[in-house]
Parts: sequence; C-alpha cells; structure tokens
Amino acid sequence: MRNDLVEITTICPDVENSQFLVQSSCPDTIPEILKCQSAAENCSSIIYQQRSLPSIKILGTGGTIASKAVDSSHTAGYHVDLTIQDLLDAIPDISKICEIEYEQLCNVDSKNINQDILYKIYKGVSESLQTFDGIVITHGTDTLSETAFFIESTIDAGDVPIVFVGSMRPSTSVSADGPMNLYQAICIASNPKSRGRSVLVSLNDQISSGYYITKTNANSLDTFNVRQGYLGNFVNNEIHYYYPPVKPQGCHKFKLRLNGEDFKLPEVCILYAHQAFPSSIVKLVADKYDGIVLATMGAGSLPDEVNQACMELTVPIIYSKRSMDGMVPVANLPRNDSKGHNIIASGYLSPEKSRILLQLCLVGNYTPEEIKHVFTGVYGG
Ligand SMILES: NC(=O)C[C@H](N)C(=O)O
Repeated sequence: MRNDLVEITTICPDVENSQFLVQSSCPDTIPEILKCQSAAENCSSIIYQQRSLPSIKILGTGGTIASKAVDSSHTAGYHVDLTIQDLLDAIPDISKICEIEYEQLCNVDSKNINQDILYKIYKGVSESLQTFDGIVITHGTDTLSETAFFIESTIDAGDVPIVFVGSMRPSTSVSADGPMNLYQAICIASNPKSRGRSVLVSLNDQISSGYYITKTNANSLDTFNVRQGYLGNFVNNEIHYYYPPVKPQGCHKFKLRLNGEDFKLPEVCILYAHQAFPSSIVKLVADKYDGIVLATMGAGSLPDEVNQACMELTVPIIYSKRSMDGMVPVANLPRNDSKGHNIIASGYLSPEKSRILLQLCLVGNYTPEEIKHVFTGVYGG
C-alpha cells in the first residue's frame, strides 16, 4: 500500500548496503533509527542514513601467508616470520572499507596447531563476536579445514561472518597470493552480504564454506575445491555471492565451557587403511585412545578380519574414507543385533573432520546412540 507521507527510495541497487533516502512531510512518520541529527530538525528535508564503517577483528595464527623463503623464486622450504601487522602493511588501503583491530594469537605453521592453540582461536573468536561486525583469521592451509570445522561446530556466530584465510605461496615469492587473499578476506568480513553465512574461507578469488572445505592439492593455488560448491567469487575485487545467506545442513553445535585450564579434548586417532591392513593395529590403538577414525578403502571397505576386530571393541570407531569425495553410508557398516554399536559411519566427513566431531561428542560424554545421531547430520550415523 502506498504511503504518501514517507517514501523510501533505494539509491544503491544492492539493498543490503542499506543506503537509502527517506523523504517525509512529517517527522513523526520517520522511524527513529533513520533520523540523523541535522536533518531531524528540518521536517521536510532529505535524510541520508549514516552508517559507520564495519569494525573487523583480525586474529593472526601464522601459516605460509606469514612466511618467508630464501628468495623470490622459492615457493617451498620457507618459515613463518611475519606478524599480522606485516601482513596488513602489504595490502591496499582498507581504511575506507572498515576499521581494524588485530591480535597475534600465535605464529606457527598450521601443522603445529594443537588443542591449546585451537582453544586460543576459539576464545579469540568468541570474545570478538560481542564487539565486531566481522572476524578474519589468518591460518596455514594444511589444517585450516580442521580449525574452520571446529569453530563452525562450537560457535554460534549469529550474523557475524568468520573468515579464514591463508596462502599457498610465501610472502617473499613472485606473485605471492597472500596479500590478495587477505585483502579479499577483509572485504568479505566487512560486506553486509556476508552476514548470516557463518564460517567462510577466502582463497584464490573464491569464497567457500569453512564446514565443507578440503585441501585438495598440496601445492596449487586453487587448493580449496569443494564438491558442495563455492558460495561466491571475486571479480575486480567485487564480491559476487551465488546464493543468499545459508548455513551448513545438519551441523551439530557443541557448547564448550570457557575455562582455559580445563580444556582438554579426548584423544582420537586416525588410521589409514590399505591392502593387508592388520587388525592388530586397531586393537593396539583402542587400548590407548578414546576413539578411532578409520580412513577406509572406498565407502567403508576394510578387510573382514578388521571389521570383526572393530565389532569386538567398545571404543567408538568412525568409518570414514580415503577418497576425498563421496561418503560412507550406514548401510555399509558391519553391525549385527548384538555387536558393532560402537561403529559409526562418517557420512560425507573426511577423516580429520570426523576426528574433531568425535572428540566433541566425547567431551560431552555422548552415548554411541547420541554420537550416531550427531553423524546423521552429514548422512552418516
Ligand atoms: N600453505 C600453507 O599455509 C601450508 C603451511 N605448511 C601451513 O599450513 O602452515
């Protein structure tokens, strides 16, 4: 229905930028939030809604993006050497896009990320959620998918985008990819269209879901291919999202206690299966660990003898897969009426993500039935 008193005209085709004009013949009809001080005194004036720049928190953890090699021709054999301040010095001026605060949580290759660091990242993100419009985390790409999965599984970010970013080339290399990836990560975190999308990853002009991402190539710039599809893309540093905001299907959220000293994840080990894979290794590991993830051959295939041994054990055992794509369906599990209730299908989850999900279930003392229920979110269980 037309309202003659107030007319709102979008001046930017992107409505989510929320810059619009309000024309009014009566001040009472103007919503309080749209009034700006000088114009509020003049009831017939055009009022332009002022928005302050989004405030972005950057958390530095290290990785290749913060590394230096011996010279510009080397893309291997480098070491972590740059702080988050150094990384910010290498990107174009962002003062018109957002206001930035940063914190160096650690400075390590992501192979050295352990549960203490994971917890630091968790804490850094949780605390920043209260005061910032977006969060960027610089991280090595080798285990980025694990941290991103952990954060997605433990933090309800509401509308605040949490953007992970890394690089495949060290900062010293010709055509280093880090500065552009970081610049784009900050653009993603600052953009209103990123709100409600939870954990995202910025790499090689692509925007992906932190929950689904997998490192698919040990060397290439385009390493984060995802079967579930990219969410968006950059062209000339403009963001083009392909879908409206969406969060991963079936992602179980765990609430962690924020008590640093006590934070300890149960020990879960991943075993990589192969021809002639011995059942003795599974039994050995079951004695020492709280849970096991098996990277099975195909969609849950293991030698019969290993299946038999797994059914005799009581520790939870997740059947995941060596193949990067595809899934392990429940129908392929070795279970009978009395045995095999400790065996759970990973669904679409990779071994490393299955491990984190099992750790989180075990930290919450979930029963095998509850663990199965959690894994049904990714069509496992
Ligand atoms: N591209 C990278 O970031 C790999 C590096 N080894 C890391 O994960 O820290």
